Amino acid sequence: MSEHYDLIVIGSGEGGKYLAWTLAGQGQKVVVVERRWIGGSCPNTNCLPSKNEIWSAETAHSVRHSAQMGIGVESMTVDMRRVVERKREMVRGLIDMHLDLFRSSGAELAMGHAQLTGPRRVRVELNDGGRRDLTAEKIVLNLGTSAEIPAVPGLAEAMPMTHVEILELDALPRHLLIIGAGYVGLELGQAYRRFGAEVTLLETGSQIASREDADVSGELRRLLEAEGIIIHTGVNIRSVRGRSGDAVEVSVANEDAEWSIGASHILVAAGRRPNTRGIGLEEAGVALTPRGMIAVDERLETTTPGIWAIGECAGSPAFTHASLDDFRIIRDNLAGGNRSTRDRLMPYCLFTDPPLGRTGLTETEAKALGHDVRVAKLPMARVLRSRTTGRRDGFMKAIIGPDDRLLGFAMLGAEGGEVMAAVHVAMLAGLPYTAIRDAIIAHPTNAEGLNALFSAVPRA
Ligand SMILES: Cc1cc2nc3c(=O)[nH]c(=O)nc-3n(C[C@H](O)[C@H](O)[C@H](O)COP(=O)(O)OP(=O)(O)OC[C@H]3O[C@@H](n4cnc5c(N)ncnc54)[C@H](O)[C@@H]3O)c2cc1C
Ligand SMILES: NC(=O)c1ccc[n+]([C@@H]2O[C@H](COP(=O)([O-])OP(=O)(O)OC[C@H]3O[C@@H](n4cnc5c(N)ncnc54)[C@H](O)[C@@H]3O)[C@@H](O)[C@H]2O)c1
Repeated sequence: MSEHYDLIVIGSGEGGKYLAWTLAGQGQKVVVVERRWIGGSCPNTNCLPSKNEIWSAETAHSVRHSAQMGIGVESMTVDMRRVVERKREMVRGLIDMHLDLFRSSGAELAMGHAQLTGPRRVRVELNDGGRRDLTAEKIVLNLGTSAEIPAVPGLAEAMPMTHVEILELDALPRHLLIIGAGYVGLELGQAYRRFGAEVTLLETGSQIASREDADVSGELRRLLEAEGIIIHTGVNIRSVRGRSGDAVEVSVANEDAEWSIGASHILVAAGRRPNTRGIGLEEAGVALTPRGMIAVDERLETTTPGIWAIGECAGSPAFTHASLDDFRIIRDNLAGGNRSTRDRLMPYCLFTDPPLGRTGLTETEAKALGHDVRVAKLPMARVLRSRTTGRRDGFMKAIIGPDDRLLGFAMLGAEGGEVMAAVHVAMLAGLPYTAIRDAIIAHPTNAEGLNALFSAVPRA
């Protein structure tokens, strides 16, 4: 016997759970099938747990440097068990919050592994035993991604950590070797350095934070190296010996040399692979892209009518706020609207210290698109707020088009993510840069630096 629903959501990630709560709240019969993480990866293993532990690391850094502020601290310890427990307390609270939202919206949550058995049919192997066969008018796939483990000889056998395991590690690694200097590697690498570990970052690309302009990436590298992080870019990892958590020996090479690095732990932070294998997508007529993502159109519709995909598995930018916006698109289109993913302005924040807030195009991207750009830069040391806090590292950078429109903004500096949001909203509103240049901004905030930044835009 199969049970019929208006909507089945597979995976309880950001966009899927919001769609479930919204449609259930409108009286539709909705079930979300989740195999492990209630609320998806953001509250359980990804954004919020990482930012929680990164905050502990920032606290350690502040205490270590408190004498500069005139505050004496006799001695300091880093208790990784307490760091991890604080994170677990937060996650427990978030799960309770999600369960309340399922209850109050009327959306059902079924814990188990879902598999498509036809275009509108789903089989669930329940986590506590048994099986359910479900049918639905609409199916939404919000499957997420998992850490990619590069095919390096000996790496899988070394049992490296991913972000999931390192955020549960309640002892400090002696020497953490990180494969990949992207978001995960940079954020967690700095955090573990501040907890007190030796940290080495290995990156195949020619720079860290590969999608950023060279000046942004270069300044971030300088700041991380000043904290004692060893960074190798342009390297290939040839092989790994030993076991992470015990001792490992990693053989690396660049154009000129080959050498080996010993470490105690390995963290793999080398990108993501979609959770799309072996769950009946092809049998249900849902096509995949060559990278294994679910092929969707601009309305997030798959190749099978009645099936949509949301978030990272659909190839949307790998951010929680992108998954949330995917929900808005499907919600509005189901109500007769015509929204699409085209030309979305997708901001993001890299949670290093100082953080990097970014929106729009980089200078490199703008030039590659043929824009005739003007660039303004302002060192954070020129922002008066930084004189009060001592947080003077980094700079702001704006990319301006010939018609005075804002094409992009980057701020590597204290509160970069928060200041970026102001520029992001101005871009959404289509304001010329002169509107921010001439705006009254509260003194002394970091955002006040925007006045000076936009006053430095060269004449067209
Ligand atoms: C360490 C780390 C830190 C990050 N920090 C940030 C950040 O600060 N800000 C930000 O915007 N983004 C961040 N991200 C990215 C962000 O976490 C994701 O882009 C976001 O969670 C969106 O995920 P999603 O909606 O695509 O799916 P997810 O939230 O991953 O949900 C997919 C769900 O589907 C379930 N599932 C999969 N297959 C099945 C199946 N067959 N049956 C049942 N259930 C299934 C999974 O268990 C999972 O719960 C971070 C990522 C990492 C790895
Ligand atoms: N603050 C945030 O918003 C945040 C934080 C963490 C993650 N995320 C999201 O999660 C996604 C995944 O993060 P990530 O750090 O795993 O991926 P990433 O794509 O950001 O970085 C992976 C890096 O690993 C390198 N790499 C790949 N294979 C390698 C190898 N064999 N040896 C050495 N280097 C190798 C790549 O060149 C790349 O620079 C990001 O793209 C981002 O969208 C966001």
